[in-house]
Amino acid sequence: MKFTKGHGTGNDFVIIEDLEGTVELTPALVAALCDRRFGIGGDGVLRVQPSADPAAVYFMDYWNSDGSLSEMCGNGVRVFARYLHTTGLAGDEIPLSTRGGLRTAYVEGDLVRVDMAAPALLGESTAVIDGVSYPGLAISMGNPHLVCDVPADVAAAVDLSRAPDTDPVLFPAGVNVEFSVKLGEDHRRMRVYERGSGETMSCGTGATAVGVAALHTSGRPTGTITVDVPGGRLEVTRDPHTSWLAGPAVLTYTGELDPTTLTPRP
Ligand SMILES: N[C@@H](CCC[C@H](N)C(=O)O)C(=O)O
Repeated sequence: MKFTKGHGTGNDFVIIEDLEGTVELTPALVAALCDRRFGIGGDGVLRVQPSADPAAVYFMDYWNSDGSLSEMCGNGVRVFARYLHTTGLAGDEIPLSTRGGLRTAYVEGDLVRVDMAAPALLGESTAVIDGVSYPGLAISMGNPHLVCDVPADVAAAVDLSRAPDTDPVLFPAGVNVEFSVKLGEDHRRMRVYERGSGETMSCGTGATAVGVAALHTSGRPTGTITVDVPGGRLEVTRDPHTSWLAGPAVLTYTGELDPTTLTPRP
């Protein structure tokens, strides 16, 4: 199995090109590939498949590192676009199908910008960690998010080694939880607990949700918010029609492995 490794602000992925549909991807194989000691290591797998939607040539088959599926991955789309562009499979403007619908990525030098579609604001909810309740705003970016505004010392100290408790009625399939710190009117810093992957260095849909929440909370229908994540910086823009995510996307290496040599973690 040939693979490429890439990341967007430290949110890292194993990319597998499977245009003939010959790779048998299972939850167990994805978890083994993503294991940082027993496999390649990654926050998820991006499989390149042909799109069933005629509006796109390629489908981003996204898997979390625990082998679960998600509707969308914002950094994944950016890294996926970088892969298609670098390998000559696509040009600068790349419509892609995802489980969450069509997204278009634009390769602009070192940056990849994505039309993330209009967010859906789902109301207030809470995340609970160690008995402490953090109020937040539920937002769908195709996948579910809960953005909790907290002071800087709380964001630094909060334990994200396991999933925060959240409302199973509002989030029956789980949720990604962002802890957002206001650094300035148009500037936020965040930490994230990703459903299916744990704490990661960045989350593109999460950063977009943080930017959308920041604009919503300050009563602005449009604007641009800089979002700092542990792995770098992203820029989120909301216009009257849609939302945008921009930031670096990098391919780091390629390799080949025999999946039968992968042993599951004891
Ligand atoms: N890292 C991603 C989000 C990946 C999916 C998420 N863990 C989920 O289960 O919804 C991003 O960059 O958006």
